[in-house]
Amino acid sequence: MNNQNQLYDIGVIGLGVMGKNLALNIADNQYKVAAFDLDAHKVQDTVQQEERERKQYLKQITEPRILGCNNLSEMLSKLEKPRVLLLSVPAGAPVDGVCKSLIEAGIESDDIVIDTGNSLWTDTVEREQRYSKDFAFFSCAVSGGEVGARFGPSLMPSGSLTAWNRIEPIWQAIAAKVDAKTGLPIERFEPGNPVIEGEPCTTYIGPAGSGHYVKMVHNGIEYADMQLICEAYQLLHQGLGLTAAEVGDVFERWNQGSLNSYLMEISADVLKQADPLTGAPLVEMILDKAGQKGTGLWTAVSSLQIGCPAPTIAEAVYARAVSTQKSQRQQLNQLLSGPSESIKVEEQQAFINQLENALYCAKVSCYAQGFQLMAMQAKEQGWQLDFAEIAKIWRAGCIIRATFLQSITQAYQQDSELENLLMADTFAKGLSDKQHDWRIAVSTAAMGGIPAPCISSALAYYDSYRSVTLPANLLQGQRDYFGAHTFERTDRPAGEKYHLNWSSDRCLHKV
Ligand SMILES: NC(=O)C1=CN([C@@H]2O[C@H](COP(=O)(O)OP(=O)(O)OC[C@H]3O[C@@H](n4cnc5c(N)ncnc54)[C@H](OP(=O)(O)O)[C@@H]3O)[C@@H](O)[C@H]2O)C=CC1
Ligand SMILES: O=C(CO)[C@H](O)[C@H](O)COP(=O)(O)O
Repeated sequence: MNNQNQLYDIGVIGLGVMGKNLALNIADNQYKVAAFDLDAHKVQDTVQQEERERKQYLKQITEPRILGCNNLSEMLSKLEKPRVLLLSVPAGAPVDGVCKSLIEAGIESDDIVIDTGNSLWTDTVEREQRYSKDFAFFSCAVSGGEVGARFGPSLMPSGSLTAWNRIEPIWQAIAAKVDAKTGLPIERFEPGNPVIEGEPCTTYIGPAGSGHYVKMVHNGIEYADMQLICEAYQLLHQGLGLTAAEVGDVFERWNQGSLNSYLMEISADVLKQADPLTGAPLVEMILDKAGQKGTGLWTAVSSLQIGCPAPTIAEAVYARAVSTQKSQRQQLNQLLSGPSESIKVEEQQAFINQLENALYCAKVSCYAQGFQLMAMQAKEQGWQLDFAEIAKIWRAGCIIRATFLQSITQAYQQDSELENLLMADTFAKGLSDKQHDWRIAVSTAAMGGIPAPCISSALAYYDSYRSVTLPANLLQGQRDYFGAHTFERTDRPAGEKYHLNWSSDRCLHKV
């Protein structure tokens, strides 16, 4: 029988895809959960799922581990003080809506409210200030989707250290785990039997906003990584004429090597799935218009704002945008010509191998962009981000988990001040060895008229950073010509500005 006076360890507000699964994960780790959603059906559904799983997998436990609450006042009355509340509601206004309702319901100043949604990092910074008199606003970005939330996500907490110390044991328990020796995920997808061994994929990221910034960049990398795989699919399918299932086989093989990742694994699975309605490959029945909720866009905007190149992430956002303009693409298909025949390759298998190397290089390039962006923002904000730890907590649980995150971890362990991942020996050598294949992939795509914006922009990033001289000298000349914007000279100290009187005597002046 349920004990009416029992106090619960944590309240979960918002029982959608993520909230419900986080609640079940927390309950599996021996913490008692009080749960609430505006939609009473979702509360009921969560409580019923806990009951089903408990009866099936945990016969010795008779008491419900999740209490469904009818409102926030009831939830507050059922929680151990100081209270810990986890929000899993859509980013933006709903977060403030719940905070306001919690204040009305009587939340206290030493209670902790943790926003686990994909909030904009600057909103998080503001919220910590705004609610400081009412409660401790903490944030913890989560990655891993539905399954990750249920059986072990990657967690990126940031904000007050006092709050972190209070919740750390729960976070370590529910996070995904990695084998410390191999760096590989330890996975078990069994209700009632969570993974308790291994290194937890959570670490304190830094002051308010930093965790959401890191998650935002994680998602930017996710966008780029997904688009890279999609470009490889189009090259193999439309270019080489492989069927969807054959491309799935190629991806399965790639997933055994240096491209091993969750995204590669699920892409192979998607490509091999038949449509239950028609029997055709499902992927060919899915409309080619990509959705987005904003985190990739925020990453691209942030990179532009702070002047840190992340072209592959930006291209991935544009690729989603152009995909949505289907009718314009259909019209232009009738107007614009391209190559008369698609990809021409001497030997199919050789091209598949070259494309594998190209994808590896492009992937390293886009991770380099993401890590460089975090480093520049950290400098601007005065955050001490530990990139070895960030790479470590992305090795399992999150959507971009991949074996090569172990190499990124090691690169930052060897040099925590690494300015750019491309400077790490392992990546510099790998890319130098494979860059020729990357160029073949890009030129083959261009000659075949198949768009490969991310594979190409990643190569442009690589080539830009290995260029001692860029044509910015001419650009400075242009700026000085039309706007007297001045330029520095190669033979004079840095910072000395010059202007040429382009429209009159063409004399040079030191400004
Ligand atoms: N889905 C994913 O893979 C991931 C999502 N996220 C982020 O996690 C957050 C939650 O995502 P997700 O679970 O997918 O979203 P869902 O829309 O599935 O769930 C959100 C839930 O919050 C409820 N809700 C909204 N406002 C309130 C409120 N004021 N009080 C109580 N409940 C409320 C909604 O109820 P109702 O439907 O009735 O409005 C809904 O049940 C988002 O910020 C998302 O970006 C992060 C990582 C991965
Ligand atoms: O945060 C996530 C994974 O890490 C979410 O799945 C996110 O919603 C994905 O972004 P989008 O919907 O824009 O593709």
